[in-house]
Amino acid sequence: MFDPGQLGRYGWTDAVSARFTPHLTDDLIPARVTRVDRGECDTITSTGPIRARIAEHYLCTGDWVTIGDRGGHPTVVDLVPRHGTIMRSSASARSEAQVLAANVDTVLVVTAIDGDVDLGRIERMLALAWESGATPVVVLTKADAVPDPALALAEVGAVAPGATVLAVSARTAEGIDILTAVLDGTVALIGPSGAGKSTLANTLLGEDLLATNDVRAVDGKGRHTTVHRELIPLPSGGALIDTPGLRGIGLWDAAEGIELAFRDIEELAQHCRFDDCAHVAEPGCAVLGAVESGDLPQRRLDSYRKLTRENDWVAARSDARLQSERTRAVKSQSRALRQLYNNRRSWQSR
Ligand SMILES: Nc1nc2c(ncn2[C@@H]2O[C@H](COP(=O)(O)OP(=O)(O)OP(=O)(O)O)[C@@H](O)[C@H]2O)c(=O)[nH]1
Ligand SMILES: [Zn+2]
Repeated sequence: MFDPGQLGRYGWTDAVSARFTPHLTDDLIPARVTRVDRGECDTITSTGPIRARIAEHYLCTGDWVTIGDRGGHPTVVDLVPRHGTIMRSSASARSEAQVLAANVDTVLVVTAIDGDVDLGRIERMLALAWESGATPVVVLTKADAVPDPALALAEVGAVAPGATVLAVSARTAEGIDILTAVLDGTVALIGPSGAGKSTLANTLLGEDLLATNDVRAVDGKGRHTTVHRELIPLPSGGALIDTPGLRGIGLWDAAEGIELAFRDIEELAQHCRFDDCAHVAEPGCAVLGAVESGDLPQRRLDSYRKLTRENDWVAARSDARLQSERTRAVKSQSRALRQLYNNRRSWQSR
């Protein structure tokens, strides 16, 4: 039996162990990438950190890899297939370099509760989060700054079907225990500037680690160098990923993420008279019917259309390689959702 040792604090689970099995031989050790530089990466192994050469893979923080001795140098040998990948939107850049974080289990969609809560932005971030294959949790921060968070919680809950929505305060610690309880595995935060992401991360980490997210390490020449860590253990278990560019990501090809984020509209669409209904002016359109009856806010339909249009534009320009990076997890989630609709449809037509 492999003893995960220090890896236990960096997201090692039975499921990860199972994914490693086909890649492990006696001369290879399992590791998790904590930071990638050109040609080399920092990893954590069961016995501690190892700096390894990257021979042929395009790696990112969060990747699970095996390391072997190649010509006297620790070298990444295998990349374990990813689950939960957050990617950068870009039409033209090399797609291999677009994965921002790998093997993410929970995406915290962070928004400040004081001031205007931008529902459209939350919907967009939720589509991205669902697309990653991870489980989104919407976190409304600065709960101490409003008299009653219940109103905003209800409003945001209505645009986040299938996701947990919580109000928290880093200042009073309100809601932090509940958030900690729902966190699972490897956690990433996304949200606009000023939303309170760093403050929340430090609260979850239990110390001001992010501001001083640098550790002293001895390099090969015996000198101390500063290492910026991007994967940090959480005291409650699991680990936090904080890589550059992750926090303010834009929309990439997220067709399935949009489906999951707008499952209420997708479900209504099952009842449209025409299978290819565009929900614009078609007779018997259940989506427009729901807007008319007040069940579906016009704003949400507009937001859905806008994201779908934008996504079609991005998708048309992203290449096949990026498509293949899209995780199986999200595909099976949206397949399950479609299956559910189909079942309902057949029950209803009975
Ligand atoms: N009242 C209150 N203020 C908070 C809370 N959390 C964060 N803030 C304040 O909100 C501001 C922004 O917080 P940050 O944590 O820096 O926000 P961020 O999302 O990391 O911002 P960027 O680094 O620009 O992406 C700071 O002035 C914090 O002090 C909270 O729970 N209550
Ligand atoms: Zn329709």
